[in-house]
Amino acid sequence: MEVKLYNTLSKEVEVLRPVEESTVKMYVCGPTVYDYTHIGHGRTYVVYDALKKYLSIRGYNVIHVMNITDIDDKIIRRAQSEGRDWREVADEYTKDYLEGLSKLKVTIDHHPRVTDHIKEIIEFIQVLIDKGYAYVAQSGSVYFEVDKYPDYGRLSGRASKELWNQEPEFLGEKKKPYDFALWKASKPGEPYWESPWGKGRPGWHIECSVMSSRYLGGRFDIHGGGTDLIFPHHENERAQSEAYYGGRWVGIWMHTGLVMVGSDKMSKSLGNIVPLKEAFDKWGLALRVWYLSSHYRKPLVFSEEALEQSKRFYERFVNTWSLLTRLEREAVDRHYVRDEDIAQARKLLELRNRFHESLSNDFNTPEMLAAVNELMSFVNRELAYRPVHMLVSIARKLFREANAVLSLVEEAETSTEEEVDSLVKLIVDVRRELRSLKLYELADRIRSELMRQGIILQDKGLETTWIKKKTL
Ligand SMILES: Nc1ncnc2c1ncn2[C@@H]1O[C@H](COP(=O)(O)OP(=O)(O)OP(=O)(O)O)[C@@H](O)[C@H]1O
Ligand SMILES: [Zn+2]
Repeated sequence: MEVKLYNTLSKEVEVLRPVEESTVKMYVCGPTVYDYTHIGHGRTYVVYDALKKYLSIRGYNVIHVMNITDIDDKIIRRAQSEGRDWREVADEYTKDYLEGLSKLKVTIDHHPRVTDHIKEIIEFIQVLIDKGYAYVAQSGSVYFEVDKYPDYGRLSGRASKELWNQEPEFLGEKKKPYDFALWKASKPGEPYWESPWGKGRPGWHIECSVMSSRYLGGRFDIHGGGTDLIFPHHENERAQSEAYYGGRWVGIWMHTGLVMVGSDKMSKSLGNIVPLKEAFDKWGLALRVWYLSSHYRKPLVFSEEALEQSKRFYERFVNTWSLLTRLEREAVDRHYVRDEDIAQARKLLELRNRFHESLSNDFNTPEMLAAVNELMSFVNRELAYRPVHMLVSIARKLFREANAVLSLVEEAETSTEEEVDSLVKLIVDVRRELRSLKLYELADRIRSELMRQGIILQDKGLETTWIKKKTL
């Protein structure tokens, strides 16, 4: 089953063909650290994290790089308005960003920061000047000359030059209104670095071209970010990088749909954000489920109701996981399996196929979640009462794969529960005896006492299963 992903450049779903067969190199545009991480950012971070984790279980070695923009007009403005040093502002929000990632179980291999790569950025710009793609203006700012790169506009589907205008404040010294800054000459009082063109700082787009290629090479496999970045950011990154390397730079351009509040993008500038910290306190890892509950290319409208629903999925997942851990220890019929169980095994394998097919086909996570939901129903409604070893084993493997992508349970969390499980088993066995002796009152008392401890007993005929209900 080949992994296919939609490429914003070709507007088609394409087979992922990494430059190096078994390694996928992925760069995702990270935050400009001038404010708190919000749940919109979180979606973009989680989608690529889950994709990376899926590619890993498919046997790829994935290198996942996400940058930190720690120098930018927005950071400088914020620092000035608060009378603080810009580095202090950047450090504060970098910390918040990293904490957010760790809460959401997003694992990144490398977080390059712009201010650590000024030398490389200057060298890159110099090559663009030498190759005739960039020019130095009177102020000491350096611009990319868009007309020199004939493929400009293809990524964002902007065929007409009228749609290219950006950075109007530099209009006066640019050859064309749509040329964009690679290096910005500093104004008095602004932070700066020395360069061959005078004191200044890098433009936003150039940093991603330089840092992605430094860590992933001059041709890499996946470049991602939210759809808000297609133009101008990614269009510009592509232009300057292809000009530099003289050929195709990125295999697949991926873009995540935005988290919306009503019909507006959730964004710091619109003041409609839900900070990730707050949301995590309320919904925890259910946020991951919510992020993946709609296709990654579609917008995701913020809704408490949808988050509550994701929370129920999350709780069921955690509880089913712990149930499976117990069933694994109690499994029966190790040497002979009945025909009807073989039929069940086939169904489980079909579910596993659905799981992989949906994720391989443009990372269709809602379809994947539907398959996991069916699996959870099977475990709770069937397997719990008759834990046939072969079925438990197959279900467990599929559950592990699902958890590898969803990251909802830490494997280690469950092992400490073994002792409690054996005690509950003892009580359930005694209760079975009581029921067979028709001592129902006593049996019911045991059931309600256990329920108060969060252990729910469910009877089916004389058989009883239980689940430890965690409210998360
Ligand atoms: N509402 C959103 N939904 C999904 N992804 C988002 C959203 N806002 C930003 N992102 C993504 O998060 C990453 C970091 O964003 P960045 O810091 O550039 O946001 P920003 O544009 O400064 O934020 P804001 O729009 O809130 O001012 C980028 O990949 C961006 O595409
Ligand atoms: Zn970027």
